[in-house]
Amino acid sequence: TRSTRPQRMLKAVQKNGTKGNPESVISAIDYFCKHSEWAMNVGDEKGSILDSVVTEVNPSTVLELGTYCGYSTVRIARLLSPGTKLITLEFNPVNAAVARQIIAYAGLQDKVILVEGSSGDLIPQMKERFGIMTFDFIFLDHWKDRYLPDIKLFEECGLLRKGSVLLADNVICPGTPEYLEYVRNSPRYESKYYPAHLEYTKVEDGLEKSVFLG
Ligand SMILES: O=c1[nH]cnc2c(O)c(F)c(-c3ccc(F)cc3)c(-c3ccc(F)cc3)c12
Ligand SMILES: [Mg+2]
Repeated sequence: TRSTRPQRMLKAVQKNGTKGNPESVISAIDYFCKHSEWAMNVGDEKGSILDSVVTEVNPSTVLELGTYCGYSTVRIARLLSPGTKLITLEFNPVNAAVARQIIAYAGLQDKVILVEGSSGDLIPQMKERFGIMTFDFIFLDHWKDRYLPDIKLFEECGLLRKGSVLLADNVICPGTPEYLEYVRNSPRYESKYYPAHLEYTKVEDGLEKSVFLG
């Protein structure tokens, strides 16, 4: 059967990237998306904002919802302190298989735990399966209709602590209006919008950073 876009992206990383060099993997994916095929990685512009928030938080416990090809996984993992691991959840097994290879090509496999399944099923299992008390940093980049139910799940499961930072992609395009309304109007969050553009385009998009106040 015909290859998928993530599988073609992996080939481009193996051809144009340097094994063990995360920056070269990030650049190879951005080049592929700009010159070969658009793909829904967070991209370089929003990726730089992601980098700055991760660096500012310097998290010990990290969760990513939506691995896709592992682009943002590599961006985050390359910035983590030694010994810190990030957990990333991916629903699509074909994409998960590509992401594992891209993360390994970057040399970051020891900093990443990739779990296949749906966020709704896996979030309640975080404490028992991975010994997590609370998350310092969460990146939401899976499916717009899951942002609100999943943030409520984090609250119900006691996975947030005073100061936990949630960063959400695509809050303008395709848009997550119910999630935005919730985090911007809830007294339990301090929210801030970072304007940017849809990856590799001139279309308006942005990231919403929300700090849990306890
Ligand atoms: O679903 C997503 N998850 C995570 N990040 C995404 C992302 O960063 C995107 F840019 C898009 C996007 C936006 C505009 C567009 F035209 C195509 C795709 C999507 C997305 C939105 C609707 C779909 F039907 C399929 C994919 C996602
Ligand atoms: Mg996205």
